[in-house]
Amino acid sequence: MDIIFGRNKEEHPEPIKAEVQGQFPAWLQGTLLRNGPGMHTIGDTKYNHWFDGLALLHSFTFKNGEVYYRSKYLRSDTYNCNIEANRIVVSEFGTMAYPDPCKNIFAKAFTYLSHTIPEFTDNCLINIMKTGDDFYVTSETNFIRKINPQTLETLEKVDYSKYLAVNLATSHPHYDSAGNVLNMGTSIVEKGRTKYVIFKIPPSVPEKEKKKSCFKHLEVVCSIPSRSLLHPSYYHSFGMTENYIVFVEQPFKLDIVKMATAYFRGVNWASCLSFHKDDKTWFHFVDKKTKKEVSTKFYADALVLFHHINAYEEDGHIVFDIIAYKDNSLYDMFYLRNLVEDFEEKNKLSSRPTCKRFVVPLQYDKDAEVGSNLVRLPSTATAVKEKDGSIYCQPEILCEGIELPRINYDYNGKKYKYVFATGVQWSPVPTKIVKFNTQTKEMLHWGEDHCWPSEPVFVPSPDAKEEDDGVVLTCVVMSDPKQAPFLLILDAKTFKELGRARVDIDMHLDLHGIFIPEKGLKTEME
Ligand SMILES: CC1=C(/C=C/C(C)=C/C=C/C(C)=C/C=O)C(C)(C)CCC1
Ligand SMILES: [Fe+2]
Repeated sequence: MDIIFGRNKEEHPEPIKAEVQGQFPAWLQGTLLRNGPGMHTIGDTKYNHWFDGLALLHSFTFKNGEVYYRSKYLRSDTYNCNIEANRIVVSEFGTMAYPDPCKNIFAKAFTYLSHTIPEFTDNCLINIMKTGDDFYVTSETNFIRKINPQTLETLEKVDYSKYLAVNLATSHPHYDSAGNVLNMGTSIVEKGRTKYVIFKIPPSVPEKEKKKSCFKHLEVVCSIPSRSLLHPSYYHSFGMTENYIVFVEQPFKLDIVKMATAYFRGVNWASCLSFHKDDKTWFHFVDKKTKKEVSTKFYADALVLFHHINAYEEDGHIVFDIIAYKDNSLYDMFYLRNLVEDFEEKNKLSSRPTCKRFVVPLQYDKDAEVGSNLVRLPSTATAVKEKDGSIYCQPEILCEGIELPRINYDYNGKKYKYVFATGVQWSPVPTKIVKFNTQTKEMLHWGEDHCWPSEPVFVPSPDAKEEDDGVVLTCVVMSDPKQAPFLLILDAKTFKELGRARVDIDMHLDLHGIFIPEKGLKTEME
């Protein structure tokens, strides 16, 4: 298994023509850009966790039925410092490192409770974000890096904390119909003021200010104080309906005192996260127009969530779908020591990913009796009025065993049917990709022996009328090293294979990606 998880991958910065089998639709012109960890050993040092690996970007470019592949390591400051020192000198999620004393750009970044937290990493290995015509790679710290989506070269480093009070920001932003980016971050640095900040980045800057960065025009939509000043919630994504931001304050929390002392104690950031199983999960809904939070207190039982799927409004309710767990065992499974031979047998999740639908009544009869269910939609989800006026929500279970969910993003914030996701059972590694109909609960699968597919990306066809008119792209790495990895294209309606493009290289397993239609790519001349 070391082959897939732990072994360093080579970069292939020059385009490699893939061997195409089957038919790629003529309208599919553009680039699938993906991100994930590719290097876990530097000199004699090795990262502990799969999420620590140095970011390796890769892309598949579709042009007139042909497919070209390339890959390149992100030249982050983290990458450069590590490579120069020939050892790990910058801390990541699961590995605390001690910097090179002579050359240290990762010296202390901020102090809290009179202790020091070293500057966070800019190894942005999780996702890709679009602002206007520009593309950035993202992680969960205050840094993002601009990249050239064609050559995969690394460009400027952006520090969110220069523009707003956040030390962490999600790697899963949303986009509204005007092209604004909406994202959330946490401010842990101001003593006594731990808060979550929702912010908006415009796609372009006013004409007279050309060349100035869109980050200078960033706007705070709303700040939500953390329920606990020393234990803000950890979150990997959030939801967005037409009018509201949906934020789940889960009892999987960061411990700020532990973070402030981690460096001296020689422990990693991951050990500063803990699941408080007896706490509640609080829901927050922020009206994007008024920038105010809905004042009713909505809560649910303790859960752990990484990915929101979609959220929408219906008849005075907010409906939102997430993939939830009963505990935080998922992050523990990705320690490289657990991803060894036979890990599928030995390293089982103690809680299966469950697709849950919460239905939250925003408008309800204020005179309703205590104990009554306020949900007026046909769903088994409930929202029960409590004595103190708060509302206790229990979900409808839509299905089990799916992760890395994607939708047709034209339906984000709207009532929708389809989730495209990877199929996972008790192991963290996907063996299938699935199409799930949230209304009929039907599920279609694609899977083959030795195949480990990645997060499926839906691309709508140019004349799409229905939600699933288009294709699904996924990158398949092989657990059998004798077989070459490939890009798979499925008809999104039938889930039947249209074709595959094989690239005979050692490809890395990745995390997330986006499809950039050809018209969205600036030409080299611009
Ligand atoms: C470096 C760093 C962090 C990194 C978190 C990462 C890298 C999370 C990756 C999550 C993924 C890949 C989830 C997939 O579902 C924290 C804990 C935010 C806090 C402090 C510094
Ligand atoms: Fe994610």
